[in-house]
Formats: sequence, structure tokens, C-alpha cells
Amino acid sequence: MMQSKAFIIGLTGGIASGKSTVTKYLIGKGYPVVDADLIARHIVDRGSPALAAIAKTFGETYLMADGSLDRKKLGELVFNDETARNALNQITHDRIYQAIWDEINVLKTSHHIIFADIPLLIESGRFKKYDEIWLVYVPREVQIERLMQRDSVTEQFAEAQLNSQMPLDEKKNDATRIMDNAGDKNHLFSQVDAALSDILKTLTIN
Ligand SMILES: CC(C)(COP(=O)(O)OP(=O)(O)OC[C@H]1O[C@@H](n2cnc3c(N)ncnc32)[C@H](O)[C@@H]1O)[C@@H](O)C(=O)NCCC(=O)NCCS
Ligand SMILES: Nc1ncnc2c1ncn2[C@@H]1O[C@H](COP(=O)(O)OP(=O)(O)OP(=O)(O)O)[C@@H](O)[C@H]1O
Repeated sequence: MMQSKAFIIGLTGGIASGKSTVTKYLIGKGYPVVDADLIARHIVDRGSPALAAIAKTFGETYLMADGSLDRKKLGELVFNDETARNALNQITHDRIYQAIWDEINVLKTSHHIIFADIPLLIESGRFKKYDEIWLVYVPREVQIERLMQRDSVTEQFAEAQLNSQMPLDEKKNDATRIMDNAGDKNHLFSQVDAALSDILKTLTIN
């Protein structure tokens, strides 16, 4: 019999390490996945308090003509400037982590296992309340290569983005399971399947 308490898994990694690839696979299997990047976009919607705070802190020049956030311009600033990045995180992170947990609470009423894809979960220090942390890991050079290819950015910008995050080797210390994504996608999916069957076995016993 399944337990009544939901089992919450934080799915993390670094930029372009393969979290969305795992997310799509999990959704295909019917699991709910809360998407922190999507939530991060919603909380800075046009007219939101967070967007007003961004305009006040960084200037109206970070808004597009229609009043929405100029994401490319703000990205170029914060991925190259730690003080600016900290200021942006100060405005956004409490709102993002609150909204993630609100979504989890809603899903808890109808699901036994819930995933949340959160790139900065370990940096945030807010991972203790998750039952497990899954780290989608790749060596740094593979991460840079995939990032440059996917986003068509220069090596210099890709390096700046990686340097804005904790190195994946360090994140290993706080991970319950490490999914190695240096191989092909099937290799990644087989590790996900093994973890799922392990968890399902444990939940069925208890
Ligand atoms: C800087 C912004 C405007 C750039 O927007 P853009 O559309 O170019 O990128 P997107 O939001 O899709 O993020 C891409 C990736 O960048 C990384 N990233 C985003 N913000 C940060 C940050 N503050 N520090 C380190 N890495 C970050 C994440 O790995 C994320 O998956 C945007 O990322 C943002 O508002 N960031 C602050 C909110 C945040 O921390 N988001 C991460 C989710 S918890
Ligand atoms: N095993 C793999 N082999 C080859 N390419 C891969 C593999 N896994 C992922 N990719 C590719 O690498 C890129 C990054 O993967 P993905 O978008 O899943 O990462 P992510 O961690 O979700 O990134 P972000 O947080 O930046 O959105 C994508 O273009 C994806 O198709």
C-alpha cells in the first residue's frame, strides 16, 4: 500500500546539465513536476511587485517598451556581476521558493510522488525539506559545450553563467542520488528508472 504522505523530490543540477530532459521523461511517465524556471518567469510578469522592484533597483532601461522584463539585458548584467546577481536574488528568491512550495502543497492532495525542478536548490540552502535530492550531473566541459550549442552563446558567456552557480562537483555533497548525464539520453533515463523503482519499492513496503 502507498503511504498517505507525499514523497517530494528536488531535481537539481546546473545550467544545461539535463534537468529539463529528466523532467520531460518524468512527465511522460505521469509524474507531476513543478518548474522553478517557469515560476521565476511568472513572478516577474508585467505589473508584478517583483518587476517593479527590479525596475527600481536596476533602472527602467531593463524593461521592454511594453513594460515586460528585458531578460536578455538583465541576464547579461547578472551573470557577469555578483553584486547585481545578489540584488536580483534578494528580490526574486523568497517569492520563487514560496510559490514552489504552494504548488507542491496543491499537488500533495492528489499525488504520492512529486518532483520540483529547481536549478539553484542547493545554493539556496532550502533543500532540507525535500525527501530526496537528485542531481543531474555532467563534467564542466560537457556542460559548457551543451550550453553553447543549445543557447547559441559564446564560450565566455557560458563560462560566466557557470561561474554564477555552485560547481556540480560541490553539489554532489548534498545529493541523495547522482544521475550521470555525460552519456546518451538513454543512459540518463535508465538511471532515472532505477531510482524510481527503488523509491516505489520503499514506499510500498512502508
Ligand atoms: C537573469 C534572468 C532575467 C535571465 O533570464 P533568461 O530568460 O535569459 O534565463 P532563464 O530564466 O531561462 O534561466 C536560465 C538558467 O540560468 C540560471 N540562472 C537563472 N538565474 C540565476 C541566478 N540568479 N543565479 C545563477 N544562475 C541563474 C538557471 O540555471 C536557469 O535555469 C532570469 O534567469 C532571472 O530572472 N533570474 C532570477 C531568478 C532565478 O534565480 N531563477 C532561477 C530559478 S530558481
Ligand atoms: N545525454 C545527452 N546527450 C546529448 N545532449 C543532451 C543530453 N542531455 C541533455 N542534452 C541536451 O543538452 C541541452 C541541455 O539539457 P536540458 O535543457 O535538459 O538542461 P537543463 O538542466 O534543463 O538546463 P536549464 O536549467 O538551463 O534549462 C539540451 O539541448 C539537451 O537536448
